[in-house]
Amino acid sequence: MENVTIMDHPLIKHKISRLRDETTGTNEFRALVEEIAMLMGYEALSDLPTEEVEVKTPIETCKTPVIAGRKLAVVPILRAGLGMVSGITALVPTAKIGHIGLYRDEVTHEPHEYYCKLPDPISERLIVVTDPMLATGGSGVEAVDFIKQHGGKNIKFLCIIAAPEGVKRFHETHPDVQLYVGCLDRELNKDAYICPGLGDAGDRIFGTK
Ligand SMILES: O=P(O)(O)OC[C@H]1O[C@H](OP(=O)(O)OP(=O)(O)O)[C@H](O)[C@@H]1O
Ligand SMILES: O=c1cc[nH]c(=O)[nH]1
Ligand SMILES: [Mg+2]
Repeated sequence: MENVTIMDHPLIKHKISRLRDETTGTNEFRALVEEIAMLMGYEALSDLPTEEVEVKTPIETCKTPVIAGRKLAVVPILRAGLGMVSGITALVPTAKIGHIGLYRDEVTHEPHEYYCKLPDPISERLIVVTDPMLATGGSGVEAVDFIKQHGGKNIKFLCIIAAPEGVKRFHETHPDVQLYVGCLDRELNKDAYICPGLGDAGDRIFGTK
């Protein structure tokens, strides 16, 4: 599928396996989510444009590349997406941060919006949306709908674990958005949880039940 990248790096694989383990506690879980986001961000930002600037080293003056004009916005889907933000801002500290609050109804599994605040104007920025889980795809699709309604055009979506159903729905709805997936899991269960997955990402990051 064009615009869908499944990560294939042993460090990401190892860290995702640690995330899955039900005995992994909140501290380690949070650190792992941040590290995986950084590794995935490194890959997702590999096409950032650069421009040459002049720098004087202790030896001589040279032309050397720096990240060019394009500004970055990181937009986590609350709550769980928050856990990935620091991994991206470690790479690009000047990034602005927007927030989209969505929760999934436990019965219908439909996403409900409760908050949206994006850097303005969003249209000029490269937007990296973060959410560890892409299950039915409903939350991811709705978040990107909001961003596009606000004028966002250049969007990448980073999720750590996805179900095939979610990838299909997301890609069919937003084929222009580059989707990066840490690991593609088997399927959804009847409660729309990802199998084998890691359980409820938000609860595991924030230590709630
Ligand atoms: O693809 P979907 O079927 O929409 O499911 C994925 C969504 O579910 C989780 O959020 P949740 O509703 O648990 O909110 P939380 O982050 O506040 O826990 C997860 O972080 C995604 O946002
Ligand atoms: O498996 C899942 C599905 C949705 N949200 C989660 O946190 N985990
Ligand atoms: Mg949750």
